[in-house]
Amino acid sequence: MAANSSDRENHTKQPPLPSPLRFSKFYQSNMRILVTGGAGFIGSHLVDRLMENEKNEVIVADNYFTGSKDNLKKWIGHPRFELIRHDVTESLMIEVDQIYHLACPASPIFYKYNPVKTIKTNVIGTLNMLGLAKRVGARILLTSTSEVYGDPLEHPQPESYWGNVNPIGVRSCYDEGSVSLRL
Ligand SMILES: O=C(O)[C@H]1O[C@H](OP(=O)(O)OP(=O)(O)OC[C@H]2O[C@@H](n3ccc(=O)[nH]c3=O)[C@H](O)[C@@H]2O)[C@H](O)[C@@H](O)[C@@H]1O
Repeated sequence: MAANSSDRENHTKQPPLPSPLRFSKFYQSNMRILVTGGAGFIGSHLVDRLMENEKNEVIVADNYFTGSKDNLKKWIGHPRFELIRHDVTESLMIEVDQIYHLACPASPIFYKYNPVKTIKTNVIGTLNMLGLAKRVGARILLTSTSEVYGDPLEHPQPESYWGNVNPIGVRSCYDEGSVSLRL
């Protein structure tokens, strides 16, 4: 049977609503936040800010490729903090309210070290985090630098700008991987 027009209009499945427990007193006073790449430079500073709020519980997932536990040593053992050695290319089942997705080698020497792995981290890692956000109804923030636009012909780059990336260049594993996630 042919789909009617309202079926077609509604073909985009909405994400599930957050559990009603999310609005209970317990959850309001305990926002569970996942920071991937939280052992890195930007991630660990973000963790410091998030931990300042006593209502936050912070979980860091990091494979320590470029980050270090040292960056988080002041929080290790804190009751509102948890550190997991985890590679985002593997799925992660965890109940959280917010996700800051920062796990990716950022510096050229690291992201060019193993370009295929960099693409997997960018694409599979981010799809895993988007899937997690969808399953648990969490809000997600994906970060990256304007380097993903390659060698841009416009400054500053508006949201509508497609970028000027060399798809076969040595940086493409980072640029193309990150930019594909904006689809
Ligand atoms: O400006 C940017 O482009 C970058 O800014 C930050 O990166 P930054 O803090 O400067 O870099 P690092 O100190 O290397 O932090 C990256 C973190 O991700 C972790 N990581 C890296 C790769 C990986 O596969 N998994 C993973 O957990 C590293 O161990 C590290 O802790 C973000 O973490 C990057 O996602 C972003 O691409």
